[in-house]
Amino acid sequence: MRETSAARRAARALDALRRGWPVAVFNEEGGLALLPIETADPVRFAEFTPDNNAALLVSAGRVVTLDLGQSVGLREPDEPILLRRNGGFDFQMATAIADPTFGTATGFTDGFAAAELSSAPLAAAALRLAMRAGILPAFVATTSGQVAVEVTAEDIAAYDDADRLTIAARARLPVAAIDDAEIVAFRTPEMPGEHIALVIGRPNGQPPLVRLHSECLTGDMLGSLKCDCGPQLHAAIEAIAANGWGILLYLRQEGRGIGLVNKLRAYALQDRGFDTVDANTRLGFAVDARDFRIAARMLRLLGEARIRLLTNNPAKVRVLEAAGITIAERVPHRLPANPHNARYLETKRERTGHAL
Ligand SMILES: Nc1nc2c(ncn2[C@@H]2O[C@H](COP(=O)(O)OP(=O)(O)OP(=O)(O)O)[C@@H](O)[C@H]2O)c(=O)[nH]1
Ligand SMILES: [Zn+2]
Repeated sequence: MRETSAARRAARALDALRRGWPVAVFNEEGGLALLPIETADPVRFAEFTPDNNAALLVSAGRVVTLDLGQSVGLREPDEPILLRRNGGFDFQMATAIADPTFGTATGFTDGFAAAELSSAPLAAAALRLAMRAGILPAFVATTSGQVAVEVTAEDIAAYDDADRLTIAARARLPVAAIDDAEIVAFRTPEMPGEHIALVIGRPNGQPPLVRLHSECLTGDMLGSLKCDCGPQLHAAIEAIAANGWGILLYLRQEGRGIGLVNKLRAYALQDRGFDTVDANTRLGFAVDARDFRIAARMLRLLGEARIRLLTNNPAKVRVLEAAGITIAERVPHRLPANPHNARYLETKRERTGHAL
């Protein structure tokens, strides 16, 4: 297990990004001073790049979307690209490159080029930290800018280490579907939210029926019809209760890991006609940024390494098995479509391999 001081440094850097403060990210191969574009302002931008020679560290998905990447070639949407431009960038242009709500009609012309990164893993860790902070994965990058906070790629990995999760509290929690349930909360000292398990019924000699549910504020709380999350959540609790024994894991992975604000940006792109996959990649994120090893850790802490899994998502099965959980059975978890989520479900079936 990685040390706490490392994860704390990452947590401090994450806070800095949320507040628009620059951070330095480094490893043994090099370092970058980074100002987050979303939370910066023109004054900080000017202070950070006094001689206007900074590059932008962005995701390949943005570069491809804006058609700036003649030299970029085929990349994963969340791969880091260091973008330079003859004449440099001003704040407005940096913002337009970072933020897809500006669309593609930004009138950019030539002069962009992808520069060599001293360390691609380091740059990828920086983009991941922005995602954890719930902001756009885009920075102004220099090798010399003034920074308040320093963090290493190793620190960021420690922050993400699922094995650092522990049980923080547990209590009886009768719920509408069944009286006999217990809630268990998991966290690390650094994480802002907590993951939850609802342990339903009592062990009966069979592997528990388990559902991994990723947080969806719009679907879980507001009854959004854009996805199937709310009905899936409640149907999962009902199914586990009917089975007599099982566990619902409520994972704080809003928006498939990109956070609520970024998910709402993806929804804004969907309003303009892009599907759920393209909306994520146009923002510069992976299609699915979740780490299901968190769920494996939670199951192990609950003493259940052999389960029946309620899901249509093959990635959940794959990652849990790789993390040492035996899936005795995959149980489909399908619910009827509505007119608003029919395309979303079709995209899941056709583009993300869901067995729907
Ligand atoms: N980025 C993004 N996230 C979305 C969108 N629609 C739903 N989500 C998120 O997707 C997650 C829901 O995933 P799950 O309920 O675990 O479903 P799944 O991965 O499709 O797999 P199943 O187990 O088969 O249901 C939640 O975190 C939602 O917030 C979207 O259009 N964009
Ligand atoms: Zn949802």
